[in-house]
Amino acid sequence: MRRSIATVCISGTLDDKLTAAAAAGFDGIELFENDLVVSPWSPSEVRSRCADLGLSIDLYQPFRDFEAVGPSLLRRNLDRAARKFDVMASLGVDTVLVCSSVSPDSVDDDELAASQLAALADRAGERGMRIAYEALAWGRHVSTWDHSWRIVQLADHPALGLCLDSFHVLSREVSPDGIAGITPGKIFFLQLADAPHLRMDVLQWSRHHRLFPGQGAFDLPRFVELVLAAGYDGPLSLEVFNDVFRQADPARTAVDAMRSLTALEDRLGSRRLPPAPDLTGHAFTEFAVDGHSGPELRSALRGLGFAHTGQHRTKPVELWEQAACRIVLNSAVTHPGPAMISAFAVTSSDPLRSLARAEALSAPAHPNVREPGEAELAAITAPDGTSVFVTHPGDDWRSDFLPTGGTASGDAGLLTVDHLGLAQPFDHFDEAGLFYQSVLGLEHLATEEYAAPYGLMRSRAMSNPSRAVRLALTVAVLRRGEWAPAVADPQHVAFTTADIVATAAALTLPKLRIPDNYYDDLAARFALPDDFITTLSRHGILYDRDPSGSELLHLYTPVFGGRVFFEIIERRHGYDRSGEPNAPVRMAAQRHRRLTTSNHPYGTSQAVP
Ligand SMILES: O=C(O)c1ccc(O)c(O)c1
Ligand SMILES: [Mg+2]
Repeated sequence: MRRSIATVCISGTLDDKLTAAAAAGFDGIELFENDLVVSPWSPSEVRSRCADLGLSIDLYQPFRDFEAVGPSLLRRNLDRAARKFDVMASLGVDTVLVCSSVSPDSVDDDELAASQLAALADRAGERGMRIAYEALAWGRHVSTWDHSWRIVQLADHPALGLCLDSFHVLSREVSPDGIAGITPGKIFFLQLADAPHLRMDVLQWSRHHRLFPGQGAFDLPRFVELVLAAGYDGPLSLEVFNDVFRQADPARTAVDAMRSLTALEDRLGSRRLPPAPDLTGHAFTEFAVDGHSGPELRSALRGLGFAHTGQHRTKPVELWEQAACRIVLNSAVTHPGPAMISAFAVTSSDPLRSLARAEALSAPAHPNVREPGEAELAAITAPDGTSVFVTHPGDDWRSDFLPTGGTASGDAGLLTVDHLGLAQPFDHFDEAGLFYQSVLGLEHLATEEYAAPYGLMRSRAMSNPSRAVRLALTVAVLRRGEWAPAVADPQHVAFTTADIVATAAALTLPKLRIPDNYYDDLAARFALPDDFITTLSRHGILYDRDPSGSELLHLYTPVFGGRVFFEIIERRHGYDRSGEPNAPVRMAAQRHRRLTTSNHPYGTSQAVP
């Protein structure tokens, strides 16, 4: 199907927007009137610029507050429309979006609305143009798709059809099912936007919180299927009003937008991507370290029962292992600073197919920095710059490391990597969610918010179907204020254990002090026996239970190297969440420890918490 994007989705001047849309591979645009009004280009210049870029102008929009008015206002509105038809003729666009009136001058009279829209369609039809009528969710008298369809049927004019916008349809309680029964040919245009479920004024929700398909909570594949069932064969066009995208790099937003449509079409089966292969686990997680953070992380890993088992043949890179948990410390960093997760590797049943899928979703390939004789690892670059390697379980990437002969001093019982906690830059959180889910074939498990000591946090948990690869993306819901500690939120690796109490007893690490108040509250909330609470408290273990009775026992380490920490997890009876209720306790405890521990190489202001 053809793919279009409304200019309102992207930041910048009209030139920036068109250039970005074309570079990302869109076939066409919806031209937002404001973008034309503020542009120094005449309509015919816009037309030729679009033609040069290979973009069609599929829709001119919006034309507001037209229908169901008194005779003199109707005359005025028809004059206004005639001027716009002139502009459209110069632009070479034949369809205009007329959104349902929000004006107090309009009356609640479907017959009147229909006859006036028919009069408008007459004038449009004479010029070879069409009217696509869209019910705004906050329209004064017409605010649902079925109401707009009744009016279009009443008008019964060949130059009048519907514009369906997934936001306006799915934000309202009216079922979309009947869309499949709309007369073929009467849906003139389809606009797509996703959004999180929010209980708020629908206009504010629409103007600030729309997202690209796959980033929010709407069932867009089903919605598009209904529209296609009604015979729609026009473009899939994105119309996303979003405060962050309005400020972001246009080229980048356009790629994100294109990825969302490609992934949607993949779900619909109208565009075949290489299917995401099964993922079988985490192969390794790499931290970039410098002269300060390296020693801290080494001692933390020793305290967790890891052993330094391998030394890279050519680079200052160390492999640390315990059972199937593998951490790589990379000292070849170009920018000294706090430690960070610079790369991670997952195992795939078909790494080349994973890579082909990533490429089809415009995921940038990682530059190959392989030395002669080194194992080849396929990699892509995530939105925040993290390298994501995809390897075959049998791949011998370990042969790049010469054995050190090192063995762990004590076994803490860590088994596998449960998940990675990847703090995201504010501007790229939604982009990253879609990236990881579509590229790696992960499903969205839950998005939760919690109040942390330095602000509200949002966390998005995702996993492959077998739960072998889990990621949790986190972000502060607002950009950080000046008072909150600067720099980024910490990232973490969570390891599984079959017996967290035994693991906790075996650790030789500084512990986080979890307040007694937490355990008092826990006992009250879950009616837990005293001796169990005492055991948890002795080891600083946190607890959660879901409504089905599944339990999570987990503990956190302090922050090491300025920005990273570890978590140890025991999931009981299939607990499938991430223990978000305990995140604020963890953050406060880590902050407390940082403030009360002197001689920290990065000082107290470097990282949250
Ligand atoms: O928010 C608006 O006014 C507006 C305008 C045009 C649209 O297509 C739309 O969905 C919303
Ligand atoms: Mg719309």
